[in-house]
Amino acid sequence: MKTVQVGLLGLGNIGTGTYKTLEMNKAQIEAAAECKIEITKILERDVDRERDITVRPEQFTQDPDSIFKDPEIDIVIELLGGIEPATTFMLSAMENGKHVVTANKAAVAANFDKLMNTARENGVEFRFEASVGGGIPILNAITTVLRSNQFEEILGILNGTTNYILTQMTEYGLRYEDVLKKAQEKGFAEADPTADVEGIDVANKLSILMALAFDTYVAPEDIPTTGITQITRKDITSAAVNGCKIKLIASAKLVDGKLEYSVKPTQLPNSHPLASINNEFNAVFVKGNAVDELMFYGKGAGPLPTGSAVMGDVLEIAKLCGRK
Ligand SMILES: NC(=O)C1=CN([C@@H]2O[C@H](COP(=O)(O)OP(=O)(O)OC[C@H]3O[C@@H](n4cnc5c(N)ncnc54)[C@H](OP(=O)(O)O)[C@@H]3O)[C@@H](O)[C@H]2O)C=CC1
Ligand SMILES: N[C@@H](CC=O)C(=O)O
Repeated sequence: MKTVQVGLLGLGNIGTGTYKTLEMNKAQIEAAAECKIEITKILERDVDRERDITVRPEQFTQDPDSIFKDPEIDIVIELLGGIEPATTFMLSAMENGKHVVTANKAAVAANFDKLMNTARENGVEFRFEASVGGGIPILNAITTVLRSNQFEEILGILNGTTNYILTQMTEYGLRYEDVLKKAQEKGFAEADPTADVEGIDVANKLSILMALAFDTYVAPEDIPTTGITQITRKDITSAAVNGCKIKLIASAKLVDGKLEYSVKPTQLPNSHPLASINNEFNAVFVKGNAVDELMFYGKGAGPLPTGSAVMGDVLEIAKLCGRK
């Protein structure tokens, strides 16, 4: 059986969750991919951090080119976070004939066309399922089995950190600052949580969803965006008195043929399906002109749910590599 070799950029929260997913389910993943899959090189600054996975010292490198220029490596997984150097690294990997998998919504949303075109020009796969909705296979669904639809609306809770914060403030009356700290400890939040709480992370995800579902690229900074930093316990209590919950909602809708979109905290009646989505769970409502209404639900953040999506992309590409 062929061995597909993988280079991993970043062994933080999600890098470790991805590595662990492969360790936990290796036999099953390799049987499905019909090849062996080995993470042979890892770009990471901190090689001594306690990680609860088995990594050999010789797997670590500080030189990204030793991954991009290694003829044995088929797939590069980018899990560094941030727009740069992540984008440059992904482009370099593609230009060196490597397939690329990432969870990095900031980089994908900022450079969508460039990354897609470079992958096409170099005949490599570029997959980013984990960039939207963590473990929820929403991108796969809208680009494969739902592709026969014209999409009319996408509405969702797309950020685990802010949904966790709002849930804990609503259900237990906890303080914003304390809950944000817990979300960071649990590995839900971005390295700089400003992107989460200001709604920027959701705007990145909505930008990716719109590019794929509506074939319309809107830069994240052009999406009207409000985060949750101004939401107080008083706002939450007032909403509760009116039988409502406050949720950070991403919305994209075709109105008279024109795409309208926004990210903002929204009061939803308790009976609304999205009002019952709690903690780090995400949910995406999709309406297509043939399929009608669909709901996708699952963990939108955290090392293993996200690792599941990353490894799913790797598995699909490895299947193709294994056949060559
Ligand atoms: N957290 C989550 O639930 C989810 C995260 N994502 C995305 O996954 C990606 C990774 O996130 P996460 O794992 O939480 O982030 P972390 O900050 O935990 O991990 C990134 C790792 O990469 C290392 N790193 C960064 N830049 C370099 C570099 N130039 N050279 C070598 N090592 C580097 C960091 O080292 P150091 O610590 O020294 O900077 C760190 O160990 C992000 O794009 C994020 O948006 C997607 C879905 C869910
Ligand atoms: N920080 C993000 C991680 C997943 O995309 C979130 O909280 O949803």
